[in-house]
Amino acid sequence: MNLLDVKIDQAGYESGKPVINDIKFDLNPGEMVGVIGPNGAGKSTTIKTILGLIENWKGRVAFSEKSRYSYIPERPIFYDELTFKEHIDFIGAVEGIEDSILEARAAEYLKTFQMDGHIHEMMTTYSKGMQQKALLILALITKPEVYIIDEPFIGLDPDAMKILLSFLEKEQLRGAGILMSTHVLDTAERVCDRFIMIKNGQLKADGTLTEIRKQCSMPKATLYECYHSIAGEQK
Ligand SMILES: Nc1ncnc2c1ncn2[C@@H]1O[C@H](COP(=O)(O)OP(=O)(O)OP(=O)(O)O)[C@@H](O)[C@H]1O
Repeated sequence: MNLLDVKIDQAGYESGKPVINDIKFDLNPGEMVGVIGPNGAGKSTTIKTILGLIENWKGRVAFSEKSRYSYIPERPIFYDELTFKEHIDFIGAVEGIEDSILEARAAEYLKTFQMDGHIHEMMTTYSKGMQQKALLILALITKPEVYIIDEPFIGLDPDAMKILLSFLEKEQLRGAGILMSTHVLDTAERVCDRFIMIKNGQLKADGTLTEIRKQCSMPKATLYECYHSIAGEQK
């Protein structure tokens, strides 16, 4: 059973002016799928359509029954008037997580991400990377079946990135699926099981690195080289 089935015929910001067309893919338990493509290609629009944030669209987006998702946006969104601890408690209440479980989960993530000394501070006072870490912790705490992450690596220091990848790997082993858009292709090549390459609002290639290499006729290429071969094409 797929965690998520996506078949977007078209989607855009104004009626009759689609910016993405014919984007089809699925996400299975335990998989990490990377959404890659140049600036303005339609990655965020694809994610927003999946999340139901786009009004003008046609197609079908189906999460499996009972699957819950966490979305981590590219630009952190949070409540200006709440401390990080209050955000954690709020998420725990909304998700109905028992206090002791919430505390145990939070403690592990806070310690590992070295955020335990900052939980009583307002998130508005955090640096960009700290805000990103805080949002990731809030998502991890809920243990969803699906993670949808828009560019997780920008802003994270190398240690935080390593920590995030190891937590995501644990989540995959638990059966969670991860859909992640990123420009950090060397990391994506290392950690993603499959890729969706979007250019000019269309799916230009998809599959494992081996399958993408075949689609580019570059049998030994890196993901970066395949990306350039596809992104550089005129059409
Ligand atoms: N809020 C918006 N209103 C109108 N057009 C938009 C809006 N957001 C994006 N677009 C347009 O939709 C197209 C796809 O943009 P999108 O943000 O999906 O690209 P992206 O692949 O996520 O790019 P990036 O790598 O720069 O984040 C672009 O032409 C962009 O100008």
